[in-house]
Amino acid sequence: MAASTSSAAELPPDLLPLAYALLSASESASISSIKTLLDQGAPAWYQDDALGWSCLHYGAERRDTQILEVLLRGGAVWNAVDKWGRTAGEVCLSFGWREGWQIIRNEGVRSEDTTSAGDNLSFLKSELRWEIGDDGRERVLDADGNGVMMGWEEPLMREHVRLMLKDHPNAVEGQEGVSVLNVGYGLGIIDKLFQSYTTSPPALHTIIEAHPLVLAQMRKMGIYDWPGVRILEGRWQDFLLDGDKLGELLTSVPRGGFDVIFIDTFAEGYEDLKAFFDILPDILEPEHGVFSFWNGLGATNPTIYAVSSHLAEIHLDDVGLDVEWHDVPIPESLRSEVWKGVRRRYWDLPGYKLPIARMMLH
Ligand SMILES: C[S@@+](CC[C@H](N)C(=O)[O-])C[C@H]1O[C@@H](n2cnc3c(N)ncnc32)[C@H](O)[C@@H]1O
Repeated sequence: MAASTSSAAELPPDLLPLAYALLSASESASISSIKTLLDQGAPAWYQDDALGWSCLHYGAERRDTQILEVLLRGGAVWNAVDKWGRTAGEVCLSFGWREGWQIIRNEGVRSEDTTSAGDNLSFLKSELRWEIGDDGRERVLDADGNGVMMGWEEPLMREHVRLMLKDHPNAVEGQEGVSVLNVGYGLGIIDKLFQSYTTSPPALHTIIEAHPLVLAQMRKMGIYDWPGVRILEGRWQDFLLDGDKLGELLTSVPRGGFDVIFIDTFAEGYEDLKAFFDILPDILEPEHGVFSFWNGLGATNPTIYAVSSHLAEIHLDDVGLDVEWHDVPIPESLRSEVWKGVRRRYWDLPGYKLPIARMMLH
């Protein structure tokens, strides 16, 4: 989701002096000099070679809202990251300058510039390997060595299950049990937690999983034989965006919708998550239904994570769901030890924002 750094190689040589003049003006000159350079066509997206800083990073150090606004209007990139992965938003936060941070975050929300996390169809054809990481936990990696699912997330999955089920009337002891829809099996961490929920296991537990190697693993582990479990082999889009298949699926679900829905896929971006939000009113039981999702997009950077979470809240509101956020701290030991042998760290924040959403009451 972070914009990649843009450097001299991409800039026509005749623009280089203007680019450097804008960086320097953003650091110390007047607003009118900045405006003049922008009017002359200075490229506001440019990042210097030394730090990877853009004019917005330099402007953020000035703690002047007008400078940020002028730069953003002139084409500065809100989510450009420097050599340490920081946006101008983190520069604002480093001074405790919340107003500046909000200007940058709002620009992110306005532009909805949340690029796709990857190509889902090619991931679904790729090799996978299951292994035990240096932290002693199980993990699944894709062909490029990226973590598809990692055991360190177990405490977070546990918290998702606890918060989704704790107030649900059908999850209380002696009741029939909830109907669950989980999208994405991975290591089956959340599915095992649903099954072992203390007061009552799900009455109906539907899992949608698309990767053939994950499905083969599920067969081997006997997941198909769990009581009340139904496994739908394919992409969630195949089952939930096709009116006929959706109608057929819902006929077997009591109360016209699932009591609990969770989604955590891989190599999908914000647009996919939003498409999933759009179908929630058709598949979530309206009175007590609870929805949650793995809130992992943009989690390598605090400003981008805040933008992505805020967008999710706005879009859930658009489809009639209220979201509560639960802040879950992630211990430093979990964040630092688990990444050996993994190509790209997908998590770099001290806390997780856990969403719990319900239909708004009429
Ligand atoms: C991060 S893992 C899920 C981890 C799981 N929450 C757990 O607790 O272990 C993502 C899973 O989603 C599956 N997946 C990816 N794209 C999908 C799609 N479009 N539809 C269904 N499953 C998908 C992947 O094959 C993978 O098994």
